[in-house]
Amino acid sequence: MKPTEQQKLILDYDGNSVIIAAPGSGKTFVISEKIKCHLRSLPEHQGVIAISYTNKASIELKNRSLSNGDNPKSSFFGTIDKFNLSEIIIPFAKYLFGVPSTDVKITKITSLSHDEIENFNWFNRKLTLEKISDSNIDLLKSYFLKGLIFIESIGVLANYVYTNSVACRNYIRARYKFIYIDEYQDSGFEQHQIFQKIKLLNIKAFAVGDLNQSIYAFSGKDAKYLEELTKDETFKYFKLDKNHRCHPSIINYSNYLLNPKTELISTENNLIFFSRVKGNEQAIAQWLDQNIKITQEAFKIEKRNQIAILTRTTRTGEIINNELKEPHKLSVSNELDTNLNVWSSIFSNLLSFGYDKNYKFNDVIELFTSYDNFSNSDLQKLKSSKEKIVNFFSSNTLNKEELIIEFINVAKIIAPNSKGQESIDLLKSVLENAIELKSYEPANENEVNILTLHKSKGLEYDFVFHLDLYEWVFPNKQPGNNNDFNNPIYGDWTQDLNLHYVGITRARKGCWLVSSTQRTNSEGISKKGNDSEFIWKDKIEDLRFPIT
Ligand SMILES: Nc1ncnc2c1ncn2[C@@H]1O[C@H](COP(=O)(O)OP(=O)(O)OP(=O)(O)O)[C@@H](O)[C@H]1O
Repeated sequence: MKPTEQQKLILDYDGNSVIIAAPGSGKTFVISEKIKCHLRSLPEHQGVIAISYTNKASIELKNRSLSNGDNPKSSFFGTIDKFNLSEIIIPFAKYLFGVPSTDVKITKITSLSHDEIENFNWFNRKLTLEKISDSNIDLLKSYFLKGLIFIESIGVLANYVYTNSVACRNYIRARYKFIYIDEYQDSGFEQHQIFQKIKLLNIKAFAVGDLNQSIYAFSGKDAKYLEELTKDETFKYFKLDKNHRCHPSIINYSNYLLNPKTELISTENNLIFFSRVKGNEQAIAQWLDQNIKITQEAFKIEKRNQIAILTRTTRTGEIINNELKEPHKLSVSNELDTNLNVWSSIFSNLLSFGYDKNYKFNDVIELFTSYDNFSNSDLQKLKSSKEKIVNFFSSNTLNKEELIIEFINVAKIIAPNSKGQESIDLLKSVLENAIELKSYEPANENEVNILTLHKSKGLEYDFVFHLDLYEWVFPNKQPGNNNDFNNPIYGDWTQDLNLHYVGITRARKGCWLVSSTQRTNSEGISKKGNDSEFIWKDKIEDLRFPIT
């Protein structure tokens, strides 16, 4: 692929950069090209820090950055939580706090007893270090010494350790020369702080994101940090605004949604459709059964897994999954994937390796440690485990007991000090849940994907069916004071609009927006379904294909 002029400017610039990238503008392409270039300039003992939003996105970025057979050298590819834990807290907190009495476990503040939770009333995710008292730090320290780190406090703890440990900063300075953070619009306060502090070590810093794709405000993330960087004179500000993915009418529609004054590109066809299906979600499934085939032919879509059905709620995904006759695959998240204990992460990656041919065993291992760290006997054991795991997944019935034993064997070699019963229990629970388990398999070529809008971030499909476009649901709103339906209160209009934008811009060739005359609410009660405000916003219907 030849870089465009805009992409070339970024590739040629060598200083701190902030890159605001529209959907489909090739940001993953640009970051991976830059990383390739940096890796070639570094000696073996140095590397880049490349932080992505999910493990899956990290593996994708790593694979693309090493696609020419490049050596990762001493680089870090992973999520911010993993970076904070493995590069800052675990190796250096013990020098400030003392050595934990037992193996460290990652848990939630909310899992503590009611009385203990009371001690965390001071805690919120936007606390600056300066505002945290010594006694609050002592509280975190006391739990650390008992072997507990709280997910909610990983950012603040990492910030504290980084700021107070000279050894930690020296280590980061000696090992890393570049830091990349992708999806910066979904950064939290602590991530923003650490990024800026690392930059002060003369490590070149690159922040990449899209202000309009910020969709995680509900968990304390905020696009304002990315916006701040665009005004920071120590960063050069680049824009990637040419969308290489979507049909011009999809670009027009999505841009108009955010800004009705947007300049429209000329196009012969509007390939955004809207239908209000008569009936409820069951009727939508029947409607999809009729329209998937027609769409596939009309849009010359070679494989059905290039079609996605995106939902706002997991519940709608499950209903469609139960009702749809066309071959399909529902992807859902599970607790094993989101749990931060090292063994959970190992198990989750081993499941991906077992089901998905794109995952290599080495990738799973190297996410946690380098191969050079293993003795010959451990390498032999890993090799034998790999063969056994491959056999488990190629046999007709999955031998779950044997699989658990083998996964534990691998975890014991990779991370002997992180043993966690919680991870083993979560693995067992996934193995008992057919839908969660199937989520590890990529959709085969014949299966339409069903997933939530949140999960679709960073992905692309030929065609998208976008469901759940109901008033009250999306954008979310609640009746005002005293159950006043005439003065409703929106949950977060902008975040919901961004999520709608993310959904539409996953589509290359066309997108069908769908509502229905009935909908089922969270209590399973059937309600009248009115169209979402987004469907008629600023006369946007003029940019749709004219059907009734
Ligand atoms: N210079 C280019 N020439 C042709 N196609 C390109 C170019 N750059 C990117 N593309 C294509 O555009 C699509 C989007 O690229 P990429 O996945 O890197 O985008 P992105 O900016 O990460 O997207 P998003 O933020 O929406 O997830 C891909 O199919 C990619 O191959």
